[in-house]
Amino acid sequence: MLELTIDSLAHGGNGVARTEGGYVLFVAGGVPGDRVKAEVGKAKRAYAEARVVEVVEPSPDRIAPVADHPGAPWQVMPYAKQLEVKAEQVEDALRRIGKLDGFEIEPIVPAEQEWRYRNKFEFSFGSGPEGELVCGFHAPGRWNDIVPMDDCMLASEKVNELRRQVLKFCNGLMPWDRRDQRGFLRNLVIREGRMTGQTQVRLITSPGKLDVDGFIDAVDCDGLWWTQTADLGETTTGGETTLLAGAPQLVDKINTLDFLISPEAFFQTNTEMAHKLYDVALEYAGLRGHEKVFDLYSGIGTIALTLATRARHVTGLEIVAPAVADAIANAKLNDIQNANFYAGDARLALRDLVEAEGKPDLAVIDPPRAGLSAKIVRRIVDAAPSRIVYVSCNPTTLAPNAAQLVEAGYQLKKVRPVDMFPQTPHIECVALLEAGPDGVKNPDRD
Ligand SMILES: C[S@@+](CC[C@H](N)C(=O)[O-])C[C@H]1O[C@@H](n2cnc3c(N)ncnc32)[C@H](O)[C@@H]1O
Repeated sequence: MLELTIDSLAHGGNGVARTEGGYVLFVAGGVPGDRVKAEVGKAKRAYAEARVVEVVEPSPDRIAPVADHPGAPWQVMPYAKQLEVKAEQVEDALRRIGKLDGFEIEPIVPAEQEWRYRNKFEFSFGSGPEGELVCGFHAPGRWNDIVPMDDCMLASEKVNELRRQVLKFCNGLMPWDRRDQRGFLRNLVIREGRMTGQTQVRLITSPGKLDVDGFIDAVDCDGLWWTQTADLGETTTGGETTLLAGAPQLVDKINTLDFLISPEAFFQTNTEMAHKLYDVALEYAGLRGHEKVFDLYSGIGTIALTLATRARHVTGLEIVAPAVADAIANAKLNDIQNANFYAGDARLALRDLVEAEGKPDLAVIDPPRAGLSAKIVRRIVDAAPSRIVYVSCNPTTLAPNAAQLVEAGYQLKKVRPVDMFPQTPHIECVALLEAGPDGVKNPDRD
């Protein structure tokens, strides 16, 4: 156990402290200004991980938590402070990791709701202290323990009620034991159409028997699914998925557009803020109507269809086939005729896309947290869009990607952070890059 002072917050959300000798510790649960007693976990030569066991002297910024919630670690700071740290972290990633300058950081867009804003939850089943069935989230750092949750403060009352209905129905069934890798009940995925009030429920189990009629009667939702998987890992993807009752897709709305969402497809988890995020993307796109646009990592077509009414043509590229089918259906649903969508891996398909459709004027890029590989960045440079709007959920991967684009001749113009995830360290941002006066070219060929 060490007594430490927390100096700052690292990317990812942990507090940063240093011993007198300058050794760095990343301390889970620490707020800058706290004096804490911390238990040290994994230790490496350059740094160690630790966890707050006791706050000896609280930081002036520390506030009492609202809810016992492992998914809301930053609730111990006022929301204004969370926003300040997030804006600083975006700037820090670009300057320090990307070694970039000459760009404008615009004021962060705050979230509309500080609590109960999420539209999707992946709960886990487990056993409580008395051996009772529980359905909640993994306890921080403890992969086998599930924290039961009656009122999840990131969820609407409707979602909480659905979780209670499923839990009541499942009483008596065996939860998955992550140590023994045995048991039946694994996860519960609940999605809510925040603008339509629709709900989608998917139970994930090991292969086995389920009282399907009883399950349908017990759960009051618009689409009920059952996935059976023999996978030993903790995952909600894969397996065999069957629609038990209701509609195969959830319907939600962003701005004036309607979207069908299949269970396997990505949809921004904060619907109200997705509207604001796409408004920033639209503004940065600066479309005048003549442009050919590529939307790489297009999901169910939300950004592509938001831009389509202002562009000549939009093409989406996405790896998850049901999401591509949703995107095609969504274009039809919204009567948008100048958008098409392809299923493919952006790493492999971009060259073919340029051959089939010609070079784009604008590329919108919205990859997963891992960002883009150096190779895909080179493919984007080969496609030579004069503008790039990069929507990122991880500034530490945006930074090296933006640096590579700058090296190829783009200029990073501006970045606007958007807070989609209050009470958590996660931060979204939109960056605008424009081709410089000498054009763009990969410095080295592959
Ligand atoms: C952050 S989401 C963005 C989706 C969409 N732009 C939106 O706002 O809803 C990233 C998307 O990239 C897709 N994806 C992941 N890897 C991919 C790849 N190698 N090629 C194409 N799409 C990929 C995911 O399935 C997901 O739909």
